[in-house]
Amino acid sequence: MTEVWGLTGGIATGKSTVSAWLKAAGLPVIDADVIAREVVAPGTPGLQQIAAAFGRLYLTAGELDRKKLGQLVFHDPTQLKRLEAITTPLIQTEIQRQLANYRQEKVPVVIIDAPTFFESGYLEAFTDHVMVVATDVATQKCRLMARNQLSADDAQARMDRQWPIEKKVAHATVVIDNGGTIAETRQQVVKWLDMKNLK
Ligand SMILES: CC(C)(COP(=O)(O)OP(=O)(O)OC[C@H]1O[C@@H](n2cnc3c(N)ncnc32)[C@H](O)[C@@H]1O)[C@@H](O)C(=O)NCCC(=O)NCCS
Ligand SMILES: Nc1ncnc2c1ncn2[C@@H]1O[C@H](COP(=O)(O)OP(=O)(O)OP(=O)(O)O)[C@@H](O)[C@H]1O
Repeated sequence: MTEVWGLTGGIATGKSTVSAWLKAAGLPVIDADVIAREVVAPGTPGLQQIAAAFGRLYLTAGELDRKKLGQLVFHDPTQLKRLEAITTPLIQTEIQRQLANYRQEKVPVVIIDAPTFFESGYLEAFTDHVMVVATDVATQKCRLMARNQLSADDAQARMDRQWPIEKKVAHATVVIDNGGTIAETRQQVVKWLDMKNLK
C-alpha cells in the first residue's frame, strides 16, 4: 500500500527547500506549484478560461502575466476565489492522476508538495500524514520579501491569503522547524528519512 504524505508550509517557509531533499532521497514528489503552472501554460484550456474571466490584459505574448495577476488576486480574496474556481479543478485532476499511477506501481511513499494543502479543502482526503515546514512569522516575511523582491505590504498580502502557520502546525503529523540554519533543517529531514527507513 502507498503511504501518502502532504508537504506544506506557509509561503516562503522553506517547503521547496525540503522538497528538493526528499526528491534527492529518491521519493516521488507530486508538485502542485509545477502542476499549477502547467495547467495555464500557453495554448491550454486553463489559460483560455483565465483570459475569458479576467481579460486579455493578463496575457503577455500569449503567456499568463503571473506578476500582474498575482498583484490582483493576492490583494483581493474575491478575485483569488474566481481564479481558484478555474485552476483548482484542473490541479486536482492532475494530482489525482499522478497519485493513481504511483498507487498502481505500489510505490511505498509518495509526497504531495502543495502550498495550499489545507486551504484547498480536498487534499487531506487523499493523504495519510502531513509534514509542515514552519518558521516564525518575522523570518517568513523577511525571506519572502528578499526572494520575491516584494514590499512589506505585498508580502503581508500574500501571507494573509493563507492559513496562519500556527494553524498548519496544529494540523501536522511532523513539523520541520526552518527558523534556523539550512544545516539545522537538513538534520531534521535526515532524521525523518532515517526513522522511515527511506535513506
Ligand atoms: C496568482 C499566480 C498567477 C501568481 O503567480 P506567481 O508566479 O507570482 O506565484 P507562484 O505561483 O509561484 O506562487 C508563489 C506562492 O504563492 C502562494 N500561492 C499561490 N497560489 C495561492 C493561492 N491560491 N492561495 C494562497 N496562496 C497561494 C504559494 O505559497 C505559492 O508557493 C499563481 O500563484 C496562481 O495561478 N495561483 C492559483 C493557483 C493555485 O492555487 N496555486 C497554488 C498551488 S496548488
Ligand atoms: N534555513 C534557511 N535560512 C535562510 N534562508 C532560507 C532557509 N530556508 C529557506 N531559505 C530561503 O528562503 C526562501 C524561501 O524558501 P523556499 O523557496 O524553499 O520556500 P517555499 O515554502 O517553497 O515558498 P513558496 O510557498 O513560495 O513556494 C528562499 O529564498 C530560500 O533560499
